[in-house]
Amino acid sequence: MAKQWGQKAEELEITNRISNMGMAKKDESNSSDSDEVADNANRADTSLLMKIIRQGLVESKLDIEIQRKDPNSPLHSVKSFEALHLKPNLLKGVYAMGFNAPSKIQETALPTLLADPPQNMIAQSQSGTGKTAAFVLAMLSRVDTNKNYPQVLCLSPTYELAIQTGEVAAKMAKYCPEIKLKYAVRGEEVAKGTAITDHIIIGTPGKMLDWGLKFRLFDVGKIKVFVLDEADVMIDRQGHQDQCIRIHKCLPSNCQMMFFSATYDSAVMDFAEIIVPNPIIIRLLREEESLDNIKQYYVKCKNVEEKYRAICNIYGVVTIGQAIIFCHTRKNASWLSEKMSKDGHSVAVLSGDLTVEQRIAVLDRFRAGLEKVLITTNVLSRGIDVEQVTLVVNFDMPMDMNRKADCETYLHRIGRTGRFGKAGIAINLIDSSHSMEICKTIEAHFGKKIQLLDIEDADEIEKIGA
Ligand SMILES: Nc1ncnc2c1ncn2[C@@H]1O[C@H](COP(=O)(O)OP(=O)(O)OP(=O)(O)O)[C@@H](O)[C@H]1O
Repeated sequence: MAKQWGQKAEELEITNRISNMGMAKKDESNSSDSDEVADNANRADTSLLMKIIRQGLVESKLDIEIQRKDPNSPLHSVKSFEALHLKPNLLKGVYAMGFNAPSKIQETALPTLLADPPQNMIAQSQSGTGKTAAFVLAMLSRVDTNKNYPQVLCLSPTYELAIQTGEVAAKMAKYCPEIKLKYAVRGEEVAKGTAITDHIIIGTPGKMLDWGLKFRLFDVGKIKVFVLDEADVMIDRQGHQDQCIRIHKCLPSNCQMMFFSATYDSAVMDFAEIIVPNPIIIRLLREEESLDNIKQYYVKCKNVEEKYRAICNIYGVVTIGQAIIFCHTRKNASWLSEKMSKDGHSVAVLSGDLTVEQRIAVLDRFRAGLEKVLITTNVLSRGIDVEQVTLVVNFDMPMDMNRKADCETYLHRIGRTGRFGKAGIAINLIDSSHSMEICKTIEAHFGKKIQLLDIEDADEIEKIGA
């Protein structure tokens, strides 16, 4: 099995090098006119942003789907942390963090993660449902503190996410000072020739490769738990697949693999199933966004100036809680915000050129109602809830890399306005036959009418707010 995987990995590595070369070229060519490039969300950044602004656990009443590869493995769930038979000081740490009972993903995943013999797992559960706490608890439980060498590796896609995970581990291990933890991230140095004696290493793939394979500061062959956080980004071909493969190849065949992520696209899931032998796959079903409570309109505009006028007209007539306006590029977002600000509207802008801290600050102000309008791009299309938003405007229709209708992004953008039984309004500004085509495709895709709105007719506009 290991050999088979090794060969597969090598083949993939070569293919990836080639395709990455292609990618690099594409990126370079984009950089000259980056203003015109779609401003899309970076999944690792979005995840960090949500982690930081989230107040606590997202409780989910949704069902969990479990797929067992190993028919002999007993799979049960627990309703209390006691039932997991953790080391007493670890249990104390869990309670000290304010966790009274396991979350849904924890109650299902932990018995398997802690079972003997160890079981491999690929788990998917929405952001904020307690995945990090689940795998950190498993990592800490597996350490043998009588052995002074690394036994657990945990890889995250970015420096910030690795630090976040490390902080959870440090808190949970508060009463287990004998467990030693090390960060393999930029800025951390270990003198060449020194053997690392810490039990757990949490870090980013590049540094982990350097330490484990290049400088041999620890023996990858002695690792017994290998965790991939944000696994979809980690093993995506455009993510860190090459580096993860190289580390993964050196792991012993009995190493327990734990892959955790909020999403897996199907190609990534197929790949995960190749590299994780006999995994138990757990998926917490997602809460569906829906268009049921949303009135959808389109407005015909001749050009960008008319689009702008349409927004001002709607804004002048309808009493709106708060609005989010989506643009395709950063350039459009900043053009629109300057124009609206000049005309006396209080607007906020959130696009991909802001740091995570700046994005949090913008969102906090918007949540507090300090600005009524938030102009943004696809960096915000997923996952971030602002309850008071009643109007979503597509200044530019969502499209994919081939300039075709991106129905999924449309749903993510507007599917959050009409939640909890509240009514929402979505307005699509159409200024070309291409954007009209996108609008029609979206209408057909969801089977929900998008009505024409005459922006010059104040009575009609007034009706939409009613
Ligand atoms: N059993 C629990 N009881 C109470 N709070 C919990 C529990 N498990 C986790 N939490 C808290 O819930 C929040 C989300 O947990 P966690 O970060 O583990 O979720 P996640 O699924 O890993 O999210 P992400 O996908 O963003 O990484 C954190 O603030 C965490 O401290």
